[in-house]
Amino acid sequence: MTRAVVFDLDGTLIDSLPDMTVSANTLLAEHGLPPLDRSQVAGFVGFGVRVFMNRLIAATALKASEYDTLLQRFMALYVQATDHTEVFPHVREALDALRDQGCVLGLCTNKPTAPMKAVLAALDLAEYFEVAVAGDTLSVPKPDPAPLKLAFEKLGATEAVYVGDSPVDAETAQRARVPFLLFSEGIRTVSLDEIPHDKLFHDFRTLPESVNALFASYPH
Ligand SMILES: O=C(O)COP(=O)(O)O
Ligand SMILES: [Mg+2]
Repeated sequence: MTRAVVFDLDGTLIDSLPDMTVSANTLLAEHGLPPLDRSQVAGFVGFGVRVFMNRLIAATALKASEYDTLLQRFMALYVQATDHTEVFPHVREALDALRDQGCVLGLCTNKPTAPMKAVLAALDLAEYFEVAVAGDTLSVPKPDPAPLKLAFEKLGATEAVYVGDSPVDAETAQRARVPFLLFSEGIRTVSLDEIPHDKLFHDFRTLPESVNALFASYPH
């Protein structure tokens, strides 16, 4: 039996919206454009960096015809933007407790590999995860279920739970047919009751117990 818990990254384990906002605003400033606030940038997050850039262009006077150059510059900024990112409270103790309970841990994020690795290193989180599937690991990102299925397959999971913060994560879990735990304090632009979930949690101190309860109800 291998109990695997896979986590989304942005808005689930780390509060990265401030750094995404800084990166977007630096790009805008370089084009002589005014900054956006965090709540606007929150609406660009979830489907990976290509959709992020499309939405940023649509919301500002950045030019769609310069998409490739803009994306390249944004990625250069994004990969260095870790100073304003924090691990959510009690995440480390929850990860430690889950490992002590015998779970194997993985990541499935739509963040591209380079900024994912940079932020995991900056926050000293990488060692927790045996597998990390990023937004560019496969040709399709979430909500396609393939990245999440790959994470569980690599972990050799016989029992699985996905933990995330967004409608994209909920849809991915549903399509991969795994239970979904929804974190309420993440990067969200819709209300919690619009996001299908098996269990909602607000505080990482309660996560190990919720994961246990879900596994206990797992069909054997
Ligand atoms: O980069 C994004 O758009 C979202 O990243 P996440 O999947 O870790 O929430
Ligand atoms: Mg997220």
